[in-house]
Amino acid sequence: MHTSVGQTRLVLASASPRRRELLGQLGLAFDVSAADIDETPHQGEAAPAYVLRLAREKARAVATRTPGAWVLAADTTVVLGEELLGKPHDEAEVREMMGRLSGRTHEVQTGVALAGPGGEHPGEYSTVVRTRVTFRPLSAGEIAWYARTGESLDKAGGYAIQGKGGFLVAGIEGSPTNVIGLPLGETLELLARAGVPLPWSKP
Ligand SMILES: Cc1cn([C@H]2C[C@H](O)[C@@H](COP(=O)(O)OP(=O)(O)OP(=O)(O)O)O2)c(=O)[nH]c1=O
Repeated sequence: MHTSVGQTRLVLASASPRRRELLGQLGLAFDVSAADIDETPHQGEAAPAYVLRLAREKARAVATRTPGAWVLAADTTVVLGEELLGKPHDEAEVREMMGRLSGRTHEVQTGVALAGPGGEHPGEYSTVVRTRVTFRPLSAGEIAWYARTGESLDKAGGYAIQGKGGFLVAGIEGSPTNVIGLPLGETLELLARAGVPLPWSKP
């Protein structure tokens, strides 16, 4: 991927291949630079505050080392009742998560933040997008098979709606790209509000 939207450089602060692919679908030129931050939730932190804080911290971390660029970052978590489900550590945890999500509706929440050139006002352009996802009631065999696919371990909530995990899902309400890690419509709105030139903007 290569630099500059008009005269403005855009950097995606992410190591996620999904986010890179999704942002690429908008036809924007951008660079990628991963942010390495502590993703531990604060005591009692509500999900929307958590994903927003992490998105802002990722954007800010990369903005400090890329002066003059707009920096876009996101964080996605699965929220079941009051609980946050992050990335599972092993197959056993995937099975446990699938068992809990089975037959129920959860929310996927993504915080998106755009830090201004020079790193100033990192939270000025930010949003939280929420999508409701309902799982089919899953059999023990389906859960065991899915956990063995190995596609869960780097995904919040332990599943990939865009992958083999598509069969787990009975329905969704809201943005599909939000579930995969970057809500494209809302991201475009943030970029437009910030005045970042879009592919169809007049020069
Ligand atoms: C629920 C779900 C999550 N996911 C992914 C999106 C995110 O990449 C990941 C959640 O992890 P995040 O911590 O949001 O992101 P990341 O660690 O992959 O990348 P970075 O912080 O460098 O930007 O889960 C899917 O791809 N499909 C799904 O169906």
